[in-house]
Amino acid sequence: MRFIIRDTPAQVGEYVANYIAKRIRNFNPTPEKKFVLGLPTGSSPIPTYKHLISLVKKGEISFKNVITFNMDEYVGLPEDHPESYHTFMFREFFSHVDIDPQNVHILNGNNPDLIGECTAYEEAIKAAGGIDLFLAGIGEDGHIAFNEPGSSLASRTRIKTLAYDTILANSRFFGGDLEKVPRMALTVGVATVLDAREIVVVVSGQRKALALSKAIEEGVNHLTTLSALQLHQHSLIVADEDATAELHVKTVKYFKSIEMVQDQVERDHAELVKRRELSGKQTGF
Ligand SMILES: N[C@@H]1[C@@H](O)[C@H](O)[C@@H](COP(=O)(O)O)O[C@@H]1O
Repeated sequence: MRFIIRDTPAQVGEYVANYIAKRIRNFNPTPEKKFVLGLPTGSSPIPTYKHLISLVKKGEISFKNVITFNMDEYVGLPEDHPESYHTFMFREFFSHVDIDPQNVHILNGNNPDLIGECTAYEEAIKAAGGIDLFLAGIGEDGHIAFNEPGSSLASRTRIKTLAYDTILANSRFFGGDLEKVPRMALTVGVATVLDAREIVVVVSGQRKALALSKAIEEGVNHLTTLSALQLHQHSLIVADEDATAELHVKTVKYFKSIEMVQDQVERDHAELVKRRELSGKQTGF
């Protein structure tokens, strides 16, 4: 697991957006071979979306050949409700980039056959060739998508009852009225996320600090489903300083030192490539 720390949520967003942009560019997606991106909602990924939008506007990346799958959606909330994840995604991201709406997938929490909806979602991910990069946020209780504490780490897309803590946390989007927060959601499972070829998680704010420390410093545990990331070969967490409040100083220093060494290695490599190119030019090769 890689862990990167930035001072502010805006810097986290910039780092993650540049990271995703680089992945999409290197993949070089075409209409025949599209890049498959998993996406979250919530306040944490908004700075990432903002920066991605600015990269698209500057012409630095395009979402024309990108397929997306969102992590979750409330059950029973009308699709055009201001707090539905459909509305959120189009308001915060999709309407501002060049993605083909046909390539957007979001679970339908109003399908009369919710189980069928979940099975079809897993099938659609498979048919798209699997997810290349799953971007995620986390809940205060350490959940990933809506995989609340106690979710099976082998879970797949399904109906989930929300934990009281999550209803409480998300009531801020419903005018603070607990009664208005849906009690159920459709969510990709922990195993659905782990199947992605790469996972990137954005974490910001002190209210996520305890969950982050449990996920990074303790063992894999179904009570903090984010900790399942420890089982993935290619995962990255990017957090702001506030979110590191509960981590050991030693942990923070350790991961900062890794980033420092990595930067040094990359600089040395770039220098070497430049010198080789130069000497190739001088010798005519
Ligand atoms: N299902 C979503 C999660 O996918 C998201 O990570 C979490 C955190 O939201 P925020 O970033 O607003 O704290 O909210 C909801 O519970």
